[in-house]
Amino acid sequence: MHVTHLTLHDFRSYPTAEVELGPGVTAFVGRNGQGKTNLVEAVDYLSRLSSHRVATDAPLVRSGAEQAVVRAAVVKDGRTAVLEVEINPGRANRARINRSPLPRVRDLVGLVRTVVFAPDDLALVKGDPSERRRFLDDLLVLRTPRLAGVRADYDRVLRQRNSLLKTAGGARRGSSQEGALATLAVWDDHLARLGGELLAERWSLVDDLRPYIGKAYEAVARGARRDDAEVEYRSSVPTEETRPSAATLADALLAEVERRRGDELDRGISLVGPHRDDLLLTIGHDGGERLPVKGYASHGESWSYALALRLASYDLLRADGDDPILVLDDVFAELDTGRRRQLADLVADAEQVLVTAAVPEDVPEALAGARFTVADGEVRRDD
Ligand SMILES: Nc1ncnc2c1ncn2[C@@H]1O[C@H](COP(=O)(O)OP(=O)(O)OP(=O)(O)O)[C@@H](O)[C@H]1O
Repeated sequence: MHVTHLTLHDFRSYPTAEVELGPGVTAFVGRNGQGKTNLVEAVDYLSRLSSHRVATDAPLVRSGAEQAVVRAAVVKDGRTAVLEVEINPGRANRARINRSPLPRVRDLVGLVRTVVFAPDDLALVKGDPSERRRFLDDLLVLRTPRLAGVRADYDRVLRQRNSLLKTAGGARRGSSQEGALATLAVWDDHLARLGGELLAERWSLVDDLRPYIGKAYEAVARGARRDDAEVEYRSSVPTEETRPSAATLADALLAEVERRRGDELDRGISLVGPHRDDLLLTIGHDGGERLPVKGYASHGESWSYALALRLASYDLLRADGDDPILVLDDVFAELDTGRRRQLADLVADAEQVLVTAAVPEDVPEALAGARFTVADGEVRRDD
């Protein structure tokens, strides 16, 4: 798929912007703070209805404006659709396809699929488990948009359950605690059902991703072998099975919640479920033992791993049948010459690649294509 036209109204720094795009590589070049990332962030927002830079919508709306609009004409399998989202912080967002409103804004998710490489990607390997959980869940939702609902429902149940645990834990033994515990049992069931579904999906996603990660790491890290990069899903829900079903995981989650009831009441938080899990990343070295990336890998190895995770996502989405849009946001300035060239060669044949860079020299030769200069709020095509 690729975007042929992007329109912004009051999105980030842009009162309005109209950009004509084509398949192949497009680079946005300009000094810092001119609005290059804002453009690609808009395309990414259409894909996932969230930004790779911020957790809430408010910063996406131009300061002083009430709402932002992102509209894109997207070509997929030779057919064009115009997707639009209206971002209304504090109120419901709205979405349209070919100007017809969608019943739920969430129905837009996954119609545009992006894979974004950004300087913050190092946090995927060096950061908290929450970074890796988000990586998995974002990818899950792009592959299976229905899971956006499961993920949102799980987060809601978790919040409710945590607040109930605090109440029940704080209540003196007696009737008020008994009442809270009875209500808790209902939330345990919700947690187990939604958590089991999310866990089963994550588990199979990790299985699907594994070969692509090894292949991508081999391609990006000099001298690496395919089996050097390994990933393993580490769950707070014990299971013996290699690819457990949602029902098995829901039962195991419920049993574990019951086992840890005392701890949960003491601490007032949910200690079991997908929100406590991690994706363990390890690297093997010639003949040596495998080591976790976090805490052990060099800076260069960590970058290779982060790039491999993104490239693997790209390859997996591509294998599902449609080329996602690749966004390389200011990433080349972070990489040494070898990795730069490697990455550029690997992505050069993607259907659409959007690159941002502060200076033209940061765009590798393999990614020659259309070029725009971004300066003073204007996006101008170089000719
Ligand atoms: N909601 C907003 N309202 C107005 N301006 C905003 C808003 N959000 C961000 N900006 C402005 O947008 C600019 C940042 O744009 P962007 O992140 O696209 O820069 P960039 O060209 O990618 O820069 P760099 O090369 O430093 O990454 C900053 O000047 C910032 O103040």
